[in-house]
Amino acid sequence: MVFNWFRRQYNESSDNPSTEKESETSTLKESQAQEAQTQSTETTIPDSPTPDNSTANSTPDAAADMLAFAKAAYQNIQQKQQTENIDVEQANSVETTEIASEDTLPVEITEEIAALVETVDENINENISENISENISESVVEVAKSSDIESSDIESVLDSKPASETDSSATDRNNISETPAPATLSFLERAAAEREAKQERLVANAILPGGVADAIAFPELETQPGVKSNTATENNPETTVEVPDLDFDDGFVWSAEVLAAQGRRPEDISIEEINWLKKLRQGLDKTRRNILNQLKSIVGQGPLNQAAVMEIEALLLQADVGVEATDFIIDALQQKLREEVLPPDAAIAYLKQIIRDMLDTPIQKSPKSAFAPEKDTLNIWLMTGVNGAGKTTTIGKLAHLSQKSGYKTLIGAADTFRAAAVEQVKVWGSRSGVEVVSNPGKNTDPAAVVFDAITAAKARNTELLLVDTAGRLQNKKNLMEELSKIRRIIDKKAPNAKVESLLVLDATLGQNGLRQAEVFSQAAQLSGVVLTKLDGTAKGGVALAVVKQLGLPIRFIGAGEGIEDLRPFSSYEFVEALLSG
Ligand SMILES: Nc1nc2c(ncn2[C@@H]2O[C@H](COP(=O)(O)OP(=O)(O)OP(=O)(O)O)[C@@H](O)[C@H]2O)c(=O)[nH]1
Repeated sequence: MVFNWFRRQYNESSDNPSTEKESETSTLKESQAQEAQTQSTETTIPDSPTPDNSTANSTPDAAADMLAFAKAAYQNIQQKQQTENIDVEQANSVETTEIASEDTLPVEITEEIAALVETVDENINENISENISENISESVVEVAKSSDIESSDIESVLDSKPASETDSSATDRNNISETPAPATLSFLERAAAEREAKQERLVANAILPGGVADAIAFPELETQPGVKSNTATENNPETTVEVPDLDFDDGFVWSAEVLAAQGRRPEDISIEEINWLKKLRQGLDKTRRNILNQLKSIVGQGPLNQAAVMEIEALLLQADVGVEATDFIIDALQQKLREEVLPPDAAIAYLKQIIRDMLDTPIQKSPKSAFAPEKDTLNIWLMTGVNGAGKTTTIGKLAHLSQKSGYKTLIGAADTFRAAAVEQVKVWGSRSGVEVVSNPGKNTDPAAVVFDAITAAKARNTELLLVDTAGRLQNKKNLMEELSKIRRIIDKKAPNAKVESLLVLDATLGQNGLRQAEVFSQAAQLSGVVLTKLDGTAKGGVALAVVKQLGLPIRFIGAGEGIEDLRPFSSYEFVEALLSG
């Protein structure tokens, strides 16, 4: 079963959006119910010890339960890691056994094949025609068949033959020196050594001009050499996610609690999710401290007076929340505090609820709540934004998530403006084994690359095509027109595709970033926002400004430059990271 990192659940029965929306809603309801329960507990036990943790478990029992949950999750992760290590060890030992089995070939057969292989070598040395060596190969196969030898064993022997034969011209051309296998080795060892040498030469040829990869390039397009479409991520050594130290610390417990509150079981929790939440919380650390400490001293004393309102207003504006969202939050909080007296923690819990609702409003209005590609359909995600917002990096991270979640993925490198952009996106593609469609020419029309990428995507039954575009300032009219043209090409060339247009926004720009969005929205028919760089100096409040001022849902958030540092946006997790002490 594959974990779908977009839906954040295992790919089971449903890729059906309606079922998905239902299950999401119920998860949301669960968490809201839990929050409500927490609030009422807090309200009814005013003297209980102040919880210093996110989900506000105010009773010692609840805190103990949470700790037990976190411990169980921790142990499960450890166990999974141990099992994975054992699997790797077993796989290695199976390989060794397979190699050893070559030695178990009957002696007379071994000798017969050895004689034939020697004949091949001699014939090659004398440069005799290819036909003859083919005849000899056939003889080897005949011997094999009559002796019940595994064809793979025979192939490995035969593969040693053309190593010196077929590659000699390529070797000359590319000036790669050959090291012959030592004569003292047995023929099987020699075959293996020669095979390895051959592989090395093939790899070298593939990356040299005029090498193998050039010869088999996609007719109109330049594709990533050596990268196969949809190669299983785990087969690509570059994507091997390093297992970081697994500390059972405050961050772990907090992350486990946040996942538990969303209905997750300890056995479902993965180290990637824990690490992500820790990172998000760390990114918002400074803002959280600033807001929380002051908020706690302001709220909790009945209705807000004018001074308190001004203090909260200043706090929110400093956190980049923006005027509109700030006014909305204060009005909603004030209304509640007029109705009932809440202690500080309950008031903050209510504030969290207001913010979560605000963040979820555009998501609930949009046709799909979980922003996941639809299976067995072409989904096209167009990434737009100003220079340096993080589009290419986001594409790389999304390609990784998509590949891990089992979607057939392709990248279209339509940032033809910045010289290094195509290379940059290719590096990201190779990290997750996702093929990149690009045009090697200079100053090529990005719309033409998009056209080619859609053609390639259709030919390969791609499920998610990620399109990188050049960064552009919203006030450059011609560039914005170019973006409209790209969008028109997509709509025309792939009328049945599920098209999403995402604006990548650098969260560290705060309110400045928002001004870009309106123009982009018109040019590319935006359907959502990716907020990047939340690990930096970003204050986080900009997320609220985005939804309130632009009415656009936030779909993903990035908190780091690594391949794992992007996740679908969850209002619950974001608000906990922003406002949990
Ligand atoms: N700290 C941090 N850095 C990020 C994040 N996302 C992207 N970056 C960095 O931001 C810089 C710009 O990212 P790119 O992906 O090249 O941005 P772009 O929008 O494609 O840039 P242009 O092609 O010039 O428009 C790079 O140094 C990235 O590593 C993030 O979430 N956190």
